[in-house]
Amino acid sequence: MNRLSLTNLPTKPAVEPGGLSVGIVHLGIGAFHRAHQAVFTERAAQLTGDSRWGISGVTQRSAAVRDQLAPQDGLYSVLTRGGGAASIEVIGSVREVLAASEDPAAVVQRIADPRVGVVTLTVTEKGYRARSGGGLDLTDPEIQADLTGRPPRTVVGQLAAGLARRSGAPLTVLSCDNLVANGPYLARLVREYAEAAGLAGEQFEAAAFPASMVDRIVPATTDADRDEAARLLGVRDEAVVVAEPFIQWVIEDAFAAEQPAWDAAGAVLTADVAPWEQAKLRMLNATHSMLAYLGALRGYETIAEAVRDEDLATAATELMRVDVVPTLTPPDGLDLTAYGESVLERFANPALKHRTAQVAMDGSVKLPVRLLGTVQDRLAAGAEPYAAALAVAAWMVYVSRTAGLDDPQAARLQSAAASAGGPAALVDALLAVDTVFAPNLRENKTFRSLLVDHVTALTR
Ligand SMILES: NC(=O)c1ccc[n+]([C@@H]2O[C@H](COP(=O)([O-])OP(=O)(O)OC[C@H]3O[C@@H](n4cnc5c(N)ncnc54)[C@H](O)[C@@H]3O)[C@@H](O)[C@H]2O)c1
Ligand SMILES: O=P(O)(O)OC[C@@H](O)[C@@H](O)[C@H](O)[C@H](O)CO
Repeated sequence: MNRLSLTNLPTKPAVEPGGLSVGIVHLGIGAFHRAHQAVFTERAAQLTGDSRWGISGVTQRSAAVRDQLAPQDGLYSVLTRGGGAASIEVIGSVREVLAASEDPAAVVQRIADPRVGVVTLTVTEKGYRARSGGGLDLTDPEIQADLTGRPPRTVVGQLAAGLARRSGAPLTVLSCDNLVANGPYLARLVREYAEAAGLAGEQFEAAAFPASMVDRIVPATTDADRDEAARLLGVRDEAVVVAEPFIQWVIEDAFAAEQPAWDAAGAVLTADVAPWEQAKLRMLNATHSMLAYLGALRGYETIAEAVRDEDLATAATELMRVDVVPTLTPPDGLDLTAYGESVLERFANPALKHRTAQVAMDGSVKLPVRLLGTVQDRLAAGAEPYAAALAVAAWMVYVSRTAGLDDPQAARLQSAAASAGGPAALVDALLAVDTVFAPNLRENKTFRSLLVDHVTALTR
């Protein structure tokens, strides 16, 4: 079967790929970017006819996505799976793919290109190389290596080096990762890196780092997904991504200069992203993680299977209703009860096959973002965060039972867990991990006692 390319196009993208110039650099061109920001960008170009916002995608570690997209002239498809028949759309906005591991200097050069107005990022929580609680981890070996002056391999190093070499219009740097206040969080990292590297200049002062909340469930693509895309397209697409129908993007309206008309494409521009972001991270992402850990412990392969287990659905509902909702100030127009119900309905989409193991990975950096803020707020209010503690306890048991744990701190976590005999010892060993738990949580007796009760029940 032929491979998708400009000469083997079963359906035309909404934009003319050859007519687009590169105006966006995307760091971390994984599955999510291709099903989210690239789709908004495509729709914005279609609606406005503005051809300045083609995307230069950067693969950070493995060059696999570059190898999938390059023979396809950057074209790929989004396979949308909802309740009815799947639909498929070819996207033409990605105009080049750079592999940072092979040519790091090219990435810096692209960021410095005066025609580039926006850098977007989806590099996972660990890709920021931050200390727990925020700020650059200057002990990180890759950060240290970048600071010696090599062409930078870290995302923060790439941004600082690119900013230092820019002239012309100021740059907007837009994090699209699931982090608390992702814009200011990244701005601080870049500032601290620039200080450590002795980089300065007006481009640093003028750059903007708006916060954003992103939402669309995009599981890792499987071979079965590629086969289905081939059946639907009549050509082979090695870079297809699978997504649910739901798509949402809320962006702080604080750009440094011009930006694509993402608002025309359905993105919400607002002065304050925080209420949207907090609701999403604490409700959707927290219950996602809870279902991943509890689901994996019960042997479920996918989130859809886990949420169909009545006990787990009840636990997720209780987490949102009892622990999370009292900590939130909802954005105007968002009914939190209805939102919680819609989240569980989305998780139950059987066509998505989002693996519990995928959502469970990197727990040490996800827990503080998704669950521990809720725990802190509930304890401060004098309440017992029973359901949130259950999610944390499930992570602890998962850590202790999972061979080959996929986590940036796997070695430390698993050696702590291995030395623990019994539930209380496991809780104490993992609570002591100071890169995950803040001192007040490590010392909180109520939290510890809830964790011991839950771990005891989960390991019975
Ligand atoms: N997939 C989703 O449903 C979804 C939804 C909302 C937000 N997100 C955000 O997008 C991120 C990426 O998700 P995805 O589905 O594209 O995952 P993915 O595995 O397909 O891609 C991850 C990307 O991050 C890069 N990366 C990973 N570790 C890195 C590191 N240590 N340093 C630099 N770069 C690194 C990889 O090179 C890759 O480009 C998530 O972590 C999350 O913050 C994802
Ligand atoms: O992508 P991760 O690994 O950071 O988190 C897994 C999921 O919880 C997450 O991707 C959700 O699917 C997403 O946040 C929905 O918008």
